[in-house]
Amino acid sequence: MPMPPWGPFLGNIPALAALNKRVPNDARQAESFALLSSESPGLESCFYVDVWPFGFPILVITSPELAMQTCQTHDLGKPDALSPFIAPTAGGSSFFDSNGTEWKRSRELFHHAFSMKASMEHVPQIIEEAEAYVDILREHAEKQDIFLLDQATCNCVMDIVGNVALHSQVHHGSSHRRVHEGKAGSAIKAWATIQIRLFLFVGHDSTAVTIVYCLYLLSKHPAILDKVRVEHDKVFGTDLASGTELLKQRPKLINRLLPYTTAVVKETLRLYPPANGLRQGLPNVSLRNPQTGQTFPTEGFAPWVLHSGVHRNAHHWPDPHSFIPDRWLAPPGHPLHPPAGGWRPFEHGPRDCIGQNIALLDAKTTLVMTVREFDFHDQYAEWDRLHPPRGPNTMFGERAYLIQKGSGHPAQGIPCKVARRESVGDL
Ligand code: HEM
Repeated sequence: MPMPPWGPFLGNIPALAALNKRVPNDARQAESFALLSSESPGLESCFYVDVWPFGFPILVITSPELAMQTCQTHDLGKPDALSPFIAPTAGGSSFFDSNGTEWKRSRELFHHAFSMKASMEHVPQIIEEAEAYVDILREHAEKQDIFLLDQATCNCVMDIVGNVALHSQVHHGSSHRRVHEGKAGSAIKAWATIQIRLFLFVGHDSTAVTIVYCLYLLSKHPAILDKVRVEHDKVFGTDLASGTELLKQRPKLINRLLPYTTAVVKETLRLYPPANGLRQGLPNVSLRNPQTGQTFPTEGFAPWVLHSGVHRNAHHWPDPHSFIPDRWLAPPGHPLHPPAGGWRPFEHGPRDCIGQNIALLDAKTTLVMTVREFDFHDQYAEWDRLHPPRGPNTMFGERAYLIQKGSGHPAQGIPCKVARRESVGDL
């Protein structure tokens, strides 16, 4: 069984405690497991973790093949251990943590509200909210102050995802008007409220964090930023105000004509995936490494598909820690072409993310409306001068490593300054 060093009394606890000393003390557990997998021969595809009594036994998965088997080949549900994390915020059992017919019924009910066609209807709303975000950035540019990019972005995306959630409730409500009356009606309302809270809980953070990391990574890679700006100028013209009008009139441009921007968002989600995939193992289900033929029983373990681990696996991705959007434009057969099943920020299979269309539309629209007007400059150096670190403060060589706060968030929220570009003029 592949696992970190193990002892009969404390299981893997001492080995993991030693690992945690080598990473920032607030780093997300998923990131330290991804690091462990990347530097430990024998643990590069998967490994078992036993931290009883502090947690349930897990099978950590870091290879595309085993991830595909876990979420796409086998019919594994969500583990009971998930509920205590989700239910208190959602206000009860939601379709994120339920299984069987209860989950299936909910998924079918919301399916249409999150289709690409329905998601496109939200673009005017997304543009409106992005305009409010731009106003906030302009105020910071005016004041030249240091602010937390994560917090500023999360506040705006809360509105967008909140509106999407309410809209999906309207769809649901109108097709079930009759059952909304009487006792059954109030039960349905209570159920719908839980699902809406769930959308807000799982949707708004991860979408905001994706936008934040896109802006951050672009600020660190000026040549890539230039290419994004050129693409936006080509599609929307160089006048920002009329570009926004064009976007309002032809929202489909977001999906049709921005291949490089799409590549940037995908590459950002590869390096900084805000979520992971968690399943419950079953007695008759084992995973199999296709290269070695070795099998891994899942009974008694929760298979945890570690997105950072799969996305940064050097056996499948060339130069895995570098930001290279061009991977997403490389044709099959090219060394940079992404490996099958290697990119899974939204997971795949029946339990994949129902909100992924909205999330991608939101991220791309926000980039179109911000990257040509603003230059972002992170202020980590100043932050570290004021708060000298007591231990390691980078992961994979990166200061804005992921910490756990609901979904993954950037360390210290990315202290940042923003400036309006001189070429933009007064808008
Ligand atoms: C960049 C943004 C997002 C990321 C990275 C993300 C990621 C994920 C992942 C990885 C899962 C599967 C979890 C698992 O397999 O255990 C998931 C499920 C889910 N997501 Fe998202 N998500 C995002 C945005 C959203 C949005 C905007 C919404 C709703 C408005 C949403 C609603 C959901 C729901 C309801 C599920 C459960 C689906 C089911 O079990 O059938 N997500 N998400």
